[in-house]
Amino acid sequence: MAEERKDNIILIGMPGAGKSTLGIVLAKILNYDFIDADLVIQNQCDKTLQKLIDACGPEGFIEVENQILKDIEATKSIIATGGSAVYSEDAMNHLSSIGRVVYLQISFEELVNRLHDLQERGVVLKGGIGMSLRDLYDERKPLYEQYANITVNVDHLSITAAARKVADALK
Ligand SMILES: Nc1ncnc2c1ncn2[C@@H]1O[C@H](COP(=O)(O)OP(=O)(O)O)[C@@H](O)[C@H]1O
Ligand SMILES: O=C(O)C1=C[C@@H](OP(=O)(O)O)[C@@H](O)[C@H](O)C1
Ligand SMILES: [Mg+2]
Repeated sequence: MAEERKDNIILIGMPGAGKSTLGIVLAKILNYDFIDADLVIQNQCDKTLQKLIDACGPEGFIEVENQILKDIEATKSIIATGGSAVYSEDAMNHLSSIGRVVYLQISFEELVNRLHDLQERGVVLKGGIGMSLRDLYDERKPLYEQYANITVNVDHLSITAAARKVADALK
């Protein structure tokens, strides 16, 4: 089997870190394609993410996300994952095999600033709807750290400044 190319850039991080918005700016800076994994999921399931989460529950959604992400094929693309992708080991192993994984890191305070309404944004709360943002942050932080090849802190940066910082970190 031909060796897989590793020329993609995979963005991981908390919901609201800027993976989707920064990703497209980064794609323009680097002359890459852009794929938002959330849109691939919506498209394949023909449902909005929130409807999918409501219909399947957190564990069911994670399974759907895993099945779809582990088969994503791309070259020279920025792939913005959903914040819950790191719960899926197969998906993350596959994504790591086709690209460099960049963790867009934000502090807990920044997460609070950016995410006012968790449910409206469609966030997977494994611990149920009683789960606090603090619980979510603490549960996920080690997972993002585990899969990151490169970590870029984007607190207090505009989307463009953050995209430039990521581009520099990739040099
Ligand atoms: N660097 C930033 N500074 C300020 N707001 C940001 C920044 N990055 C993203 N946002 C805002 O946060 C929200 C979530 O961004 P989004 O790209 O959807 O994040 P993600 O895909 O990581 O969940 C959007 O309203 C976006 O405008
Ligand atoms: O963090 C999460 O649990 C989720 C984040 C969403 O994507 P963003 O990280 O792009 O907001 C989306 O994948 C899904 O609804 C679950
Ligand atoms: Mg997104």
